[in-house]
Amino acid sequence: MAKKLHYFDVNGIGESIRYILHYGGQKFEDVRYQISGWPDKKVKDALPFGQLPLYEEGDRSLHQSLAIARYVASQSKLLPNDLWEQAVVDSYVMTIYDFWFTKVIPFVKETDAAKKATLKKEILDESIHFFFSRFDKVLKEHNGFFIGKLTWAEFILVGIIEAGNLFLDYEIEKNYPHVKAVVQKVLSLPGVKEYIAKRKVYAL
Ligand SMILES: N[C@@H](CCC(=O)N[C@@H](CS)C(=O)NCC(=O)O)C(=O)O
Repeated sequence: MAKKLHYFDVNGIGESIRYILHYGGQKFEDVRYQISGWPDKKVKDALPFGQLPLYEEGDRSLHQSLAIARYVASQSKLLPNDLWEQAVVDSYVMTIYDFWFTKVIPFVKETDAAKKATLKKEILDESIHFFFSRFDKVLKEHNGFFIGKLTWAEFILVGIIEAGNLFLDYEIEKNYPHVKAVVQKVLSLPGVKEYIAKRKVYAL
């Protein structure tokens, strides 16, 4: 069945989905939209909730990045079989998104320069440490992975770190050795590594 991932031509919350698809060797059409000039009213109005990413498989479509990532992860064998383990992985993924949507995105969206600087300072001085010291501890205690083996949670972590670093002009993982190791691990996985070697460096 034909697979298509629709997202902007940036890393954002779409790149980890691309990584998961490439890791699993899944053939898909990587449909990209330019941010400059967005909203393209015709495209936006056709989206179920006006936002990207959107995933299509045959004549079915799915929105919400985590629902998409989890689904394609199951096809890339990155979803544990055990239901408890699935829930634990979900809990880490949702926590990674808490960092993204409650800390990074308000900073990205802020248009007042002084307020934006304050938000950035809070992220660099407090939020990164709050979230990433905890991620680092969990990874350390579980053999370098959230639950002791590679799952889609590591992909989501790396996607958010990369996108966050681009927005913040920072290296979120620098003080967290186990997080840093996960970044290196995921980026050098088969499928992911080859994709990265070919992709362009995004400005965002
Ligand atoms: N909760 C949604 C959020 C989707 C979202 O925020 N999409 C952004 C790009 S990262 C978007 O489509 N922005 C353009 C718009 O809202 O018009 C998800 O995880 O998929």
